[in-house]
Amino acid sequence: MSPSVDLTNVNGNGVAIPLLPEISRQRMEKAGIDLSNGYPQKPDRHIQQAPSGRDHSQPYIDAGSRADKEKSNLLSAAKEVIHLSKHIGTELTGLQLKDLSNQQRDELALLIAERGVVFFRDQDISPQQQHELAEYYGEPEVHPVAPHVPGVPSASVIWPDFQATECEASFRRPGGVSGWHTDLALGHDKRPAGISHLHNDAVPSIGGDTLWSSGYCAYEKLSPSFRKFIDGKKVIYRSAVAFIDSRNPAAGPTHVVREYPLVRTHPATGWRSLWVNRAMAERIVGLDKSESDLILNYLCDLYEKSVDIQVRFRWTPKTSALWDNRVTIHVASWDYEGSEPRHGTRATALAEQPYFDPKSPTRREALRLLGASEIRELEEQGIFSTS
Ligand SMILES: O=C(O)CCC(=O)C(=O)O
Ligand SMILES: [Fe+2]
Repeated sequence: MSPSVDLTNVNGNGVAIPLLPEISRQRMEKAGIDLSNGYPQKPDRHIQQAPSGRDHSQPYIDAGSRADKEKSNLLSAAKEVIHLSKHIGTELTGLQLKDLSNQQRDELALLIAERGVVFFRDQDISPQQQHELAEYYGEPEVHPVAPHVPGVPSASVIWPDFQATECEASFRRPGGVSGWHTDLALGHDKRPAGISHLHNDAVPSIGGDTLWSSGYCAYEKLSPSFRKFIDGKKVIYRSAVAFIDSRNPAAGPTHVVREYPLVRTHPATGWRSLWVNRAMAERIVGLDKSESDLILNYLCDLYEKSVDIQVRFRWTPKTSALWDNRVTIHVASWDYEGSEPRHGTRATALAEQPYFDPKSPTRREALRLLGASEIRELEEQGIFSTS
């Protein structure tokens, strides 16, 4: 171990924990976060409880479904609206997230639902304000495993340098968030993640980009016959973490198993999206394992490898990205191993119980982006009518 390593900053395995970047420390201090007992704070494994114990008596109403479809309060207040690729990703300039009115927040939720991910650079936002926005958009998720900002359990700390002290980052074998995924709260929630908001205060001057892919478009890449085959199918998910059920603690830690739709309808846009997650999807219900593996693998490949339905974002310090986990997957590029630090905080709002509405259109159908031959193909299959 190098003599310059501060011994108070060594984890249980004797690995040096990196120092919080200065820009991040200043942000935490400005927000009144108590750093005196260390940073970040680890969740207490012993008090994990089965999420099935959550109160789901309140219906979920998506903020985007309340929005004015033109989104003029938000868009006219922005200095620029920059679409970063044709199908996914928009950057708004000249706005501070913390100052948005409720009307603008609703319109932002709709814009995120339509464009998949929306970016805001040069943000002055505290972890508490991230919590507050997540609360506006749903139920702020308290992650069962990820460390969080001291005193703000819903502000997960996304700090790969720190996480690497426990699970070494590898260029050849990237792990964790450097595999495509949605923020599913590890696959256990009855009402999984809607909008996630990652604020990266510190980023390397090069590297550490994040990519998102559009589930609306991945679905639309399938032939109409294949769409019919997967519509309405359910997928079994098993939680990555074992939980102690507060109603039956004697049973000990158990994994939560849930069925989610393979194609889901977004409540605000009403559009269909492929919804699959290689990390956590176990099996398509009703198919043999070998059939299910083949199809899940194909769908994930299509979603992960189609560059024309993706956006790759180059961060600058103090940038916020807000994405919709219902209609996108994302991946972080772990190409800055051992270089400058990257640190951020993420708040995620849990949304509705996923559903599939067989009457919902695809994005291209709704926006009338279809070419003549595609319309003919869909009409022949009885899926789409121009009349
Ligand atoms: O670090 C990133 O760019 C993405 C991390 C991530 O997957 C997340 O915050 O959900
Ligand atoms: Fe993520």
